[in-house]
Amino acid sequence: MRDPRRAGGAVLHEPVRGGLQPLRSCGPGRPRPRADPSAAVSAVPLSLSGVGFAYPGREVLRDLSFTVADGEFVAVLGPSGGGKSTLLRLVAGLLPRSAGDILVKGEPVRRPRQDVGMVFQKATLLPWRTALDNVLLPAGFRRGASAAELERAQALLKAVGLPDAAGLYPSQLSGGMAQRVGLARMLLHDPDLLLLDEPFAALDAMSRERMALVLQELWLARPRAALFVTHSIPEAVFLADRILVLAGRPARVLLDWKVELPRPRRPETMADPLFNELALALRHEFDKVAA
Ligand SMILES: Nc1ncnc2c1ncn2[C@@H]1O[C@H](COP(=O)(O)OP(=O)(O)OP(=O)(O)O)[C@@H](O)[C@H]1O
Repeated sequence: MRDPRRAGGAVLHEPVRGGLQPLRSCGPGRPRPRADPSAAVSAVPLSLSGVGFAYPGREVLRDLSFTVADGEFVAVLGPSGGGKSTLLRLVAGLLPRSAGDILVKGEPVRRPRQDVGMVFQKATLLPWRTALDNVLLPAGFRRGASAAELERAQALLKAVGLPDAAGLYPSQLSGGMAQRVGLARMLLHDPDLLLLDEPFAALDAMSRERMALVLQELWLARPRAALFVTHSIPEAVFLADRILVLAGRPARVLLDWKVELPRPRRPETMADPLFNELALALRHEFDKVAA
């Protein structure tokens, strides 16, 4: 076996082990040296420093420190029950952290914010509301929405490939269609940080691949910071600029890898030897640290 750090020629960068993972080297939105350090902090969409969390009687996360730069798509892999959803809920302001600091654009996270969009494993659509109204939920449905929000919701339904679904109810949508509505809703207020918690986990393999392409297209239309939880190594490699592996009990960031496959990534990318070599190398490293 070749050195996994060399997988894909220059594609894969050195894995980093053992906890704190400062953001390093390249990527579309990596932090650049700035004269004013406080300006640098406030410009970073997401920054975690020494973050820990415990449910009553169970420490789940310890000492997580990493940043996500503007325009950087970061996937989070980890064993089941390892704390990935907990991490996203902390960043979303849905849970209070037990230790450390979480800053979104330089501000401590205390509650959910309009400039942070989130999508969950289940689409969490309101069954008695139409697809359009579900997209408009953050605006108070159609009644509360401004003309601009209504127009944006309709444009987003088109963008996710549902131009004719505005009047359909969730019971009339397939799982993939429901997740598309969830993505549209996440983008309603054009958030600067996306939090995606296994959004395609409940879909069949083909729908999952299609959704990865839809998500990439939406993200490429305006690259922004994203934290994407998945159990799928190929999905992580396909979508991400960078992959964090969260493992251990309590969980820490044990690997921090960069993926520099060119974009846009296409279905053929998955047949590319570089893609496969990268996924395989990550699998080997994952099995070592997450055993
Ligand atoms: N509300 C809760 N109260 C107590 N323990 C919880 C609660 N929610 C989650 N846990 C526990 O915390 C740990 C981490 O859960 P979490 O859902 O964050 O993991 P995960 O990595 O997202 O798992 P999966 O990949 O299976 O979705 C698990 O052991 C889980 O049982």
